[in-house]
Amino acid sequence: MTDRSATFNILKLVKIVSLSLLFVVLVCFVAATLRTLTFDVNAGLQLAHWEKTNNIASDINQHQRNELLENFREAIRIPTMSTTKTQLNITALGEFDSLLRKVFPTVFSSHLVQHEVVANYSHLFWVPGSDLALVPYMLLAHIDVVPADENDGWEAPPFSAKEMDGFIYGRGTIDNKQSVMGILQALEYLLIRGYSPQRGFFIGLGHDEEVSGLQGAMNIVKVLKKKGVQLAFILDEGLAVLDGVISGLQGPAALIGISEKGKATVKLSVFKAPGHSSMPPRESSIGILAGAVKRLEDNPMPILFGEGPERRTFEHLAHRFGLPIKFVMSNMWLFSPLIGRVMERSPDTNAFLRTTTAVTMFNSGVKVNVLPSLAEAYVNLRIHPAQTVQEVLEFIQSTVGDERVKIELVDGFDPLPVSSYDETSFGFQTIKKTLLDQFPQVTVAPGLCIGNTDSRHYTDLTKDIYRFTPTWIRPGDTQRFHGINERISKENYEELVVFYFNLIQNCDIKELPSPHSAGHEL
Ligand SMILES: CCCCCCCC/C=C\CCCCCCCC(=O)N[C@@H](CC(N)=O)C(=O)O
Ligand SMILES: [Zn+2]
Ligand SMILES: [Zn+2]
Repeated sequence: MTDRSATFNILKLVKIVSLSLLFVVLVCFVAATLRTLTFDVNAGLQLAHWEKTNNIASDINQHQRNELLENFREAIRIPTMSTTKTQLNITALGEFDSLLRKVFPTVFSSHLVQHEVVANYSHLFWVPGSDLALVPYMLLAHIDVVPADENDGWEAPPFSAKEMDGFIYGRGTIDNKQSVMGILQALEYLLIRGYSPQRGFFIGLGHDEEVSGLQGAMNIVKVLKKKGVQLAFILDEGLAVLDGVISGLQGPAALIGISEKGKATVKLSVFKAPGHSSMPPRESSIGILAGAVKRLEDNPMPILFGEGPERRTFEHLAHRFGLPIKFVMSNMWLFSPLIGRVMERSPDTNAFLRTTTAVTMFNSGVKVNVLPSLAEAYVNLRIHPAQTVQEVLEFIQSTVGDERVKIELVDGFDPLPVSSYDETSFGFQTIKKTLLDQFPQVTVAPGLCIGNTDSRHYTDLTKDIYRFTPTWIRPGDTQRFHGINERISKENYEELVVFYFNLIQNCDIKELPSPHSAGHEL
């Protein structure tokens, strides 16, 4: 995928809009009799004066700047790779535990913080608040990373944390050690500066998120459930600040994930009697399976753009586009099929439109002169919020359309519920306020998280789960997630520390200001 394909190609959209003009004008006349067309669907969500909560300033001196960066680089150098559910680098996980205790001595010794190791390598912190009437919240991040091979084309070894041109390179720099270290570094500085929270909060650091969080996140949830904990909201990894990624948009957009896609892993298999390769049948098990896989790739799942939370993203961003895009985005009920056609052309925007189908494993054969008995393929599908695992399975069944191909669901779950994001949503608005104080140039919008996170295990503890880190993603950066040359700028890592430092303090507010009183825009 090129930088160019990673951007939402606005020129193509303009071209299509022009070509469709006659059609659109006609449709508009008819439709306007039934629905209202608008020029600016979401020109301003206003909230009133925010009670002052940031009593401790987030200034960082040169010594701290060096210190926080060195702590982060040490974290990147530890290869905490998860390869499969049973292949974790437990030596590295042990080292990571020691690192946390070494670089965050105040967090581990403060009488304000309770700490517990869960499932050997995950961490749960509890910082009780002074006001017991305030419902606690929780910050999540994960310690493990996906594997990385230097020979894939890394410009710096993936566990070197090498600094180049103001960036730290390494596996985990944006997924997700920036949050692990950023959250604890912020807490360390808050405690050193005498902070004690009014609203209690938990911090959960999973050690096996990249292989589904069955040990870490699931056991942390068990511990919390035993204690009868309910949470005001959760903030986990997920979406980011997109700068220049959505072309045509004026300024950067911070997308806060209010839901995440579901997942299904489906195994396709074909069995045929083995035999001598000198007398092959007309169709082999491999050939039959390859045909099935090809049909799946040739027939993607339907475009569902506009039927899930991604619709809200564009409605929130509409006022930051120029005409005619602003008009198109403000009237999604009319234009979503058109936008969908444009967005499906690039893999990263396609992911927001539909259930995606990825063939990730294909195995068969043991010897060149033996007809293989078994051919197997694994298909990994990420389910759009308007579909279910069951519907996806039925679609696969009918697309494959060959009874010789056995179709089995290996594992799967439906898309996650949509969290609140209106003017009364405590979690969403507090995250938004913290972001806008720090990055006033950013437009904040709800979004759909296209990958899965540990937070999906926490749905019994809260109805409001947000997936976001203030990591700046610029054109070309989306491929760095699980790819080569994963990196973060030194400045951005420092911004993350400041963000969590301020967020924790902002959460001390008892309740949101009334949305109807005048003043400060959120
Ligand atoms: C409006 C469209 C613009 C397109 C821009 C794309 C923005 C991409 C920004 C962030 C990338 C998303 C990364 C999400 C976190 C994924 C976490 C993850 O890797 N999870 C694994 C493991 C698991 N828990 O299942 C996964 O396989 O999903
Ligand atoms: Zn992650
Ligand atoms: Zn990941």
